[in-house]
Amino acid sequence: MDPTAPDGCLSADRGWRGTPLETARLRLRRMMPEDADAVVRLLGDWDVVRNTSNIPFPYDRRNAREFIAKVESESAEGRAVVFAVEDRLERSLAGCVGCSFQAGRAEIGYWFGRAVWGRGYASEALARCLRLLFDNFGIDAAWASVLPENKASRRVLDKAGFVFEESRRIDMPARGRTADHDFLLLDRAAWQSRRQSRPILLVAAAALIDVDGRVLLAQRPAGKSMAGQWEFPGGKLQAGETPEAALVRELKEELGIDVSQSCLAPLAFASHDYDAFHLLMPLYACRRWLGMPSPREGQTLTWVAPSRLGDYPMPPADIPLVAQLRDWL
Ligand SMILES: Nc1nc2c([nH]c(=O)n2[C@@H]2O[C@H](COP(=O)(O)OP(=O)(O)OP(=O)(O)O)[C@@H](O)[C@H]2O)c(=O)[nH]1
Repeated sequence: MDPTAPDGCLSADRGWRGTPLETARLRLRRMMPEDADAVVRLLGDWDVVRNTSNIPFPYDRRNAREFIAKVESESAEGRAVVFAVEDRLERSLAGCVGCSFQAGRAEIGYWFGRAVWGRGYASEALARCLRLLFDNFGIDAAWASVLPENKASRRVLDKAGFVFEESRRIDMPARGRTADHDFLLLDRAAWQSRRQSRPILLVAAAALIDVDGRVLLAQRPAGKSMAGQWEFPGGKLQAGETPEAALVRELKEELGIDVSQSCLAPLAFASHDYDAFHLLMPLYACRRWLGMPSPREGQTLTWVAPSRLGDYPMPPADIPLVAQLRDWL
């Protein structure tokens, strides 16, 4: 399978064949032997491992190599699926999320390096992992256990829709003790009802094309969701607005240009699942406008030749659009 295929194409698939899964900020990919040093760096931190049952401490390169080899063999045998989670912009390992399978149920586990705590990465990665497990692996339920004092991890599970089932004392071999754990469950019905309550977000975007055939990209400013990624200018439709009217308004607000008299040619659309919402975004091509595009909302602007569009990290929804735009130009 093409490892760069947009993850939307997985929907007809069964299981997971290794195509990286893209979320708003993260990439979930295969764990590789080359990750060993990063794994040692992240797990050589007592605060990261102290609430886990099976991760040794101190943690060395041999531990990491054994862990990665175990992940590889269990995945190959269909007993587990484990993702290395990296930041899409930084391209560095942030943590790990995955599960082992037992009788139609998945036991979830995850850990994240201290540097990314508080960013919501565990929730974002877990939501994408759960979608794969329910949609592509057809599991009946997912469950997880957590120490009652591990409030941060409990919040991640609560946010994902898990509910408390029971408290049970279990062995923590790597800690040399037993401890009461809370067991939480997310079954298929609960998962489906959460999925069905997600909104569809309508956004209109424009590929502004200059006389040299270059396309305008805007970099999302710090403080916004997906900060640092490059996108097509545009924005959400307001109540009662058409996509074209929204685009005229947004391009005026964001770039100070007037496209009210311009040809806005429908070019392509993105239909992408962001877990919290489903994005539906028509992309219009526009070659003429009044005024000079200038950043009015703290963005950085750049004109990019079609052949270089792939050099700019863009939201996952845009990846198929870039390919289409490149072919079209
Ligand atoms: N304008 C634009 N939005 C995009 C693109 N790709 C993509 O996923 N989006 C998403 O579509 C939504 C655009 O809405 P917006 O521009 O009005 O939102 P915003 O950034 O002001 O607010 P936000 O912080 O809620 O995302 C965002 O969630 C954005 O991440 C794109 O190429 N252009």
